[in-house]
Amino acid sequence: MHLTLCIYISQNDLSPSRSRRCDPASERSPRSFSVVIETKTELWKKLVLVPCKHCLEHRNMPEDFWGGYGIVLDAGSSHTNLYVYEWPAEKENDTGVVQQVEVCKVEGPGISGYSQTTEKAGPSLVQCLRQAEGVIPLKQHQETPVYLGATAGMRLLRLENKDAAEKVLSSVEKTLRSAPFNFQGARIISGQEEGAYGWITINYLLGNFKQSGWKKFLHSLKSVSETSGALDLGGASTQITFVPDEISSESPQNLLYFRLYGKDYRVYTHSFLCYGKDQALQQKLARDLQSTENSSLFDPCFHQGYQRTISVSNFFKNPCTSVEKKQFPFSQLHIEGEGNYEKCRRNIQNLFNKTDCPYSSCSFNGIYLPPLQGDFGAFSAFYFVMNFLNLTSDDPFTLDEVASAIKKFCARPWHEVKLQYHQIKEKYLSEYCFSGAYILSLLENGYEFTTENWKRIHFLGKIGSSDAGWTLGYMLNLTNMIPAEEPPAPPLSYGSYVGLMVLCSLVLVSVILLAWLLFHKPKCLQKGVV
Ligand SMILES: Nc1ccn([C@@H]2O[C@H](COP(=O)(O)OP(=O)(O)OP(=O)(O)O)[C@@H](O)[C@H]2O)c(=O)n1
Ligand SMILES: [Ca+2]
Repeated sequence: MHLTLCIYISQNDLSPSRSRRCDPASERSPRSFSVVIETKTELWKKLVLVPCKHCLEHRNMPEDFWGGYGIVLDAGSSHTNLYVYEWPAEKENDTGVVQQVEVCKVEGPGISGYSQTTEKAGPSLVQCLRQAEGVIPLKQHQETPVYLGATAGMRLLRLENKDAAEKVLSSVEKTLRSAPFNFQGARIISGQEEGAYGWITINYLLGNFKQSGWKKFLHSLKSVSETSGALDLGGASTQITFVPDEISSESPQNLLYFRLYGKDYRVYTHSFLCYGKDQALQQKLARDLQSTENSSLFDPCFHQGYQRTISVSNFFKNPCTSVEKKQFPFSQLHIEGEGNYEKCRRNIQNLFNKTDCPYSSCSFNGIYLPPLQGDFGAFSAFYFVMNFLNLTSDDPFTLDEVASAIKKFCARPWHEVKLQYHQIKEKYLSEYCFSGAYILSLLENGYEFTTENWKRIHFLGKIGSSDAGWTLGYMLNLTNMIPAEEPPAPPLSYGSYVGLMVLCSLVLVSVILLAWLLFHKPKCLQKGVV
């Protein structure tokens, strides 16, 4: 008989954390088996072994053992991801306790890709919802909230075709309502929300919100909040969010105020629609097209030997490129790669208008940006691209090293790149040269990161077991899991209590011994006795 054990390791009785997922292949195992081992040295450390069948039912577990679950679907422009989060019972207000236990990548395009076949948007999510059903205990399905947040792809579709965007949302709502979970809404979130929730996610996971002991004391001496900024790069939009050193009220639409765990945060955020890496490429091609006389175009951002054909008529339907629309005497454009990093950088630079700034300082396109402050976590496509280029090691690369690595990669002929990375989707692979150059342009020219503060950018995919992104922050906010005020300090833990008792006993015994020695001086301590 096939029997696979799921192992759960718990730091204490109430906060188990899943160390291994159920193997669906073995969930049919009919044997029931449950063991609880308490080690003698660490009384509070428990190891629980349950066969996979019971991972779904948890029959032998106390009612409150597993806490809660929540599901968030990130309906991005390029694809949809479903995340399952889990938190231990009664601990949901602690910081860092909610963890991602599952991620499912939905097959096919992002939901905005269903603009012509809107009724198919919802059914595309079914497979991942089934996967979530297998992860969350049956008993808890009904009370598990499920949220869907759509980002820039749907923002663009709403601009282009409002009716189609509404139909897509109705279709996904219908599917989510038919799942056995507690449907809480499917909506297009704003760019500001995307930035803010990304910032909340990474600082929650890094444990930056709630400080205890000496850390709290140290931070109370400093005026600035020790939070990390957040840089998110998607397919259609990009966000920058951080707590600036000093806040000017020049551009109130870029400021957000939060009170979290008893502390006030004044956060700057901006979302650039059309500056996600796919739309940035579209914008670049639309500009290049303006100066093209015939139907072929040499592109320095693609590898030498790479070729691609695009349809010119569909190209300008997109709100990110429609301003560049004009009539062309050809319907297909043939693109041929040149693999020239410097030329590519110059080409991309045109996307960032640095001429007009109505504020004391700007990023680009006349958007206010206060001076950069602190460390930044850069995730989503920032991470995918830098990780592919092997530029995310713990010992950070300098800006020059990063630039020369991308330059080297861009100079490689396409047939060689394709041969080496045959397992990677051609759509991704063909664009890593452009994406690398675009990331440097955005960070260096757009936000004005320099050689000095470049090392403050940390490219990260996950923090612990959770993906960096806006979804966790979104769920924490909507389920009220981040309190405005600091929850009262918990009573002493069992370990600290035992330690304190032992210390008190030792002090008491020492005092008694000392007193006894003082008052009943034993003969050996009396003068004259050797
Ligand atoms: N291994 C991967 C995975 C994704 N991508 C690219 O990364 C971008 C998507 O990043 P993502 O953060 O998933 O964007 P979305 O959420 O889909 O877009 P948005 O946030 O703008 O709605 C796309 O260009 C996709 O082609 C990549 O280059 N390599
Ligand atoms: Ca995204």
